Amino acid sequence: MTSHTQPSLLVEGADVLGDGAQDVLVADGRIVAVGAEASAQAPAGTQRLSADGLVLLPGFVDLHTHLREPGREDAETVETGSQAAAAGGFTAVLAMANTDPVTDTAEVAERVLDLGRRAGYVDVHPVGAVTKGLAGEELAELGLMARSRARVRVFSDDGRCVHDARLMRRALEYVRAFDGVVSQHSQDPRLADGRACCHEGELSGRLGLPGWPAVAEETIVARDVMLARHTGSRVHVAHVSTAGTVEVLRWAKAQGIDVTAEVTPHHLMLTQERLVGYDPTFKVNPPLRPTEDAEALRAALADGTIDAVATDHAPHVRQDKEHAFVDAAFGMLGLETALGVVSTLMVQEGRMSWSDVARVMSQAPARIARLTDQGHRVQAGDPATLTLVDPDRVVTVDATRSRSLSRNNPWHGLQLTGAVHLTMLRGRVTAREGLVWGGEEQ
Ligand SMILES: NC(=O)N[C@@H](CC(=O)O)C(=O)O
Ligand SMILES: [Zn+2]
Ligand SMILES: [Zn+2]
Repeated sequence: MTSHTQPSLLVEGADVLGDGAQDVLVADGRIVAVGAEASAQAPAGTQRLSADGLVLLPGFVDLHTHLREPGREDAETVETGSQAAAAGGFTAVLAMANTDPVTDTAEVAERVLDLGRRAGYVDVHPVGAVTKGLAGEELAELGLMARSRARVRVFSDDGRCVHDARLMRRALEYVRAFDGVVSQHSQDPRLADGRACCHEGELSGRLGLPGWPAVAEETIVARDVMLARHTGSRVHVAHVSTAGTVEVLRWAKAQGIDVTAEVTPHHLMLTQERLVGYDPTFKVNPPLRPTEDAEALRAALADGTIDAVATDHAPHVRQDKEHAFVDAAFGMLGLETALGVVSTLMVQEGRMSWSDVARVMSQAPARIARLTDQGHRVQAGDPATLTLVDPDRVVTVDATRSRSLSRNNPWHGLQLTGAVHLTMLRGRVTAREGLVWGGEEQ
């Protein structure tokens, strides 16, 4: 088999990046033409896909996915997580390093890369740990991971904060040599109760649960932007959750500091009131915050202070979630619902356009992770790595139909407007209305 067996495909009348209906011709895994030339250049035998009323975007890139393999294949595997990603319109995911073993060597990084290729639904880019074993004591083999086949550019101890300022400084200095970035789980462990499990405030007092104060996040972000300025390196703030963090980011960006940030769909849409029933499905780190924080996050995403949406898809098996609230595992699913949440909350409500969605779900995360091979513009010459969205389709989320192996889905029963219609990775359809297809490329 050669790679030339794929027939050409003409996507007809899609609203490209929300800028108006165009035809798009795809052949040999690439976009060949966009606009009037597309149908003119279509060879005999070209397949046609009517995309009337659909929006065509560059494939989504998730900067923050937990795939759980190696180590917790009962919660998720690279294959099942990749399927969920493709169904959600993603064509690339950054797989977090808090696996067992931890991705702190070139060998583990290459193993995750290869598992992703074998599954063939999305490009799986391993994130490298900042410190060995996520222990926060000694830097991991950052250079070896960067130079490995996995070409690691994003480093994170996610799940834990690199709280030692000296180590964080060294990590930032180190990754600059290969244009890497440190993605920080910003949370000063010294400013929170060891059993913290929700936002510290009036509600946590009423619920009798130990909480994290917003300032535990904000002081680390403030410190890290100053370290980024000092070292001239790039720092990325994972899952921003407070209005105060937004203020710090706005200031740092105005100073020209090389900082980027992501927000999760759940911190945009859900608030701490969900905890009133003590349902561990809503237990997540960082915690769901008050409404004023969620509103500040929405405004910051719309005005560019926050660069990207990232899911922090964090699957957990039932046995790890079904505990008293304080004992349950942190994290929630997010890959399959991210587009629906962003569409419902940001596009339907007039806060963002579809080209803004392309920016926050594809172009910005690709730039932050230095994934330069995908184009992300929907232009002739780019790889045909694309997502077709039906902006009007109303979906009621059904957790039982997820591709994920886990069921810790906070979106179950929610009605979302806007759904992924089709996902394409280098010309190959990987998902179509809930059905997914993998397969290694030839
Ligand atoms: N988000 C979570 O609540 N949990 C994540 C870790 C993390 O992102 O901090 C996990 O790995 O389960
Ligand atoms: Zn985290
Ligand atoms: Zn995470």
